[in-house]
Amino acid sequence: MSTHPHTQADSHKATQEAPHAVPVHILSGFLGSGKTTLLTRALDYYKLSGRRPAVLMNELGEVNLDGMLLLEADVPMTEMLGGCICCTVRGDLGMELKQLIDEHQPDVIFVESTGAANPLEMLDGVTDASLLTHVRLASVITVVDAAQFAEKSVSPRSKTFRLMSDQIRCATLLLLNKTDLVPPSEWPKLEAAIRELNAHAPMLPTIRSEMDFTLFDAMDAGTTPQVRTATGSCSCHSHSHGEHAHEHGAGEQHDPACGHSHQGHSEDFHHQDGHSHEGHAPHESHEHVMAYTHYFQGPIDSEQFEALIGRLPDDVFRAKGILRFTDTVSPFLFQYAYRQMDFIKITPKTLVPSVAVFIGEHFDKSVLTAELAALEAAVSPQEPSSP
Ligand SMILES: Nc1nc2c(ncn2[C@@H]2O[C@H](COP(=O)(O)OP(=O)(O)OP(=O)(O)O)[C@@H](O)[C@H]2O)c(=O)[nH]1
Repeated sequence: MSTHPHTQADSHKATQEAPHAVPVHILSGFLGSGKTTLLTRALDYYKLSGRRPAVLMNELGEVNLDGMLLLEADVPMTEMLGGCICCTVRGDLGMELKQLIDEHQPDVIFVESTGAANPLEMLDGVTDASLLTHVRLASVITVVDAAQFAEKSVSPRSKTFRLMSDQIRCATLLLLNKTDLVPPSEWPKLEAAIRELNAHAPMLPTIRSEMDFTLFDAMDAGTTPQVRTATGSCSCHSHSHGEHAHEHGAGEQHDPACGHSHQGHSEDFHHQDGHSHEGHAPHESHEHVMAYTHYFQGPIDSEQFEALIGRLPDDVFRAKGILRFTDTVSPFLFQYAYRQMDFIKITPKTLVPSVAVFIGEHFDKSVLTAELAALEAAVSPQEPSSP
């Protein structure tokens, strides 16, 4: 994998940019694809080199579970909860970014959207923010869950696949994540399907969002590095000429289907809204996604909880939470994404609630609420709870 030196045009562009524009990376990708995993690694990379990253997190649920844990990483963070950044809370994005910059003077900002967000609207949000303060869109990184994408691409008309497609189209860098869950023989087919949606953005096959983080330095400097894909082909397909140097600013790489005007796009990120919204109905893409947040009154039985999760219907894609069990001492971070369940023991430094968020498509909240209530009721009051 190699990065290319700046072209003349890029150096010229760089000199014209506002000197203190803070690079903003938008992390996009469907629910549970690996955005927070990427964010955690990226924050470590910046912190190790003595730079100050900041985070703006958006969650569909009423509680920011990822944020609670990130806070412990000592990174300035602001959160927008209870709605999707790309519609209900979009108007606040500019103010939130401005506040982050005024209060913390970060060197870089990561905006992690909900997995249901349409990146186009976030691009607009960052552009609006550039009117309030000096921010510069450095990248839109879309994390694709390889296994989920393979499964969903079978029904290309489904709302979920359309949303995934929008997220892929808008990317300036693509991570084909969770490749450990898909046999390498299937990667080229997946890559080809993704290329149909976005022919230009470099694509990296990853496991747990592990990548060459020096690529962020190039993106912060306003260039997009050339990278090689797992199959060895040049990732910028429209210019697949082996070692031929070709670079694009973040804006230039957007697919026309992303709904943006391409002319002078990287400038648009700094100074004006050059987006074209014709024929675009962003909210349609994810209005089918809903979230239910459940606060537990006390510890629950771990085996019964696992069994409940095992019974979740297919239309609940994603769940996460902080749970306390009757048979364990420490609380656990619970993750569920596409039928994969994970429990990680945690030692929170601050008081955290016992809570779980369930995200999916038109699922029956009442059935889930009743099941969770039954789980809580099953724990007799006499049973000793964990300290
Ligand atoms: N097997 C496997 N699991 C992964 C990989 N990357 C992330 N995960 C797991 O997938 C789950 C979801 O990862 P997150 O990073 O929280 O995903 P996210 O995109 O931030 O999720 P939302 O914010 O809910 O949209 C976690 O349990 C991760 O440990 C991977 O490459 N392979």
